[in-house]
Amino acid sequence: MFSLINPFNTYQTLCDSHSLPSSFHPERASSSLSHSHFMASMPETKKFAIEIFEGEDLLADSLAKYVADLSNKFTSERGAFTVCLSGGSMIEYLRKLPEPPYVDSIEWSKWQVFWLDERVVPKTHVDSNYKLALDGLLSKVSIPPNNVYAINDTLSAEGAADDYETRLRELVSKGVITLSPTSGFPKFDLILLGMGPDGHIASLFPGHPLVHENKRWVTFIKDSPKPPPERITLTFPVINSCAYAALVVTGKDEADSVHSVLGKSENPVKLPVALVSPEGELKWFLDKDSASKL
Ligand SMILES: O=C(O)C(O)[C@@H](O)[C@H](O)[C@H](O)COP(=O)(O)O
Repeated sequence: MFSLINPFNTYQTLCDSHSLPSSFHPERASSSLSHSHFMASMPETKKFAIEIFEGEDLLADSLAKYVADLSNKFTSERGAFTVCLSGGSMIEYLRKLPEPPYVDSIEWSKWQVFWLDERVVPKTHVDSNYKLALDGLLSKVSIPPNNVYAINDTLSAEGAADDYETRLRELVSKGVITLSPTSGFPKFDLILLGMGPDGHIASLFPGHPLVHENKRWVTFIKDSPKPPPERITLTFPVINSCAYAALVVTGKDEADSVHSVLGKSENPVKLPVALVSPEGELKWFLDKDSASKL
């Protein structure tokens, strides 16, 4: 694991237990962020990177480039790009995507858009993650409406979760979504995750039994500690089958949870965020505040 200062004036830590990144230059390594501060509870065998940004604007630029690069990779490799969006601040973090230069470099018609989790409210409701994404991103780019998979907002939480899983299964059978040969669960190209101050991701909250769901692809919650209470969510086996995952976390309120996963600790607490361990690559996008306890 190495700490680098990159051209964006951010600290980057690249971790790969198997191989050195080809771009690694020992002479450029910085001790500003000691590697001993990391890896308390991260799995040793998976690839992950951590980047800490001076400000949210730099983070948004880097995130847009990361998403655009993956979009280009997957659309050229297999003619489609399957992306799962989160609610919360994620659409705000993605605000540079519908702007030049990123907007013009992306083949939007190849995007297939899903939700990592969704609140069970009408699609026009201010709490709807679909509405958030529509207003902030989807209405500004040219993704075919049929490629955008919102939940059925006329159903109960249970019904909406069943319905979403059925639709994912149909898309697997049509080859739009691939299955992980390792886990047998759907393998999205990119999952974009936020994290709450309590260490939840998606609608998988600390101490809640849904964290241990290992059969369903999509499940539901009716007692979410974060309002609104009724939500549907992808499960950990799906999240951890993805090819790429970005965990975007900003703000001082998140610093303790970030530390509990990435910091040095004798008894690391297994928050839901600590269970994010994709088959592919995980990249953390942090700001100085969320990383302040590392
Ligand atoms: O719909 C939601 O509530 C989420 O998808 C949720 O998991 C969110 O990503 C985190 O709570 C982080 O939210 P912030 O980005 O607003 O901190």
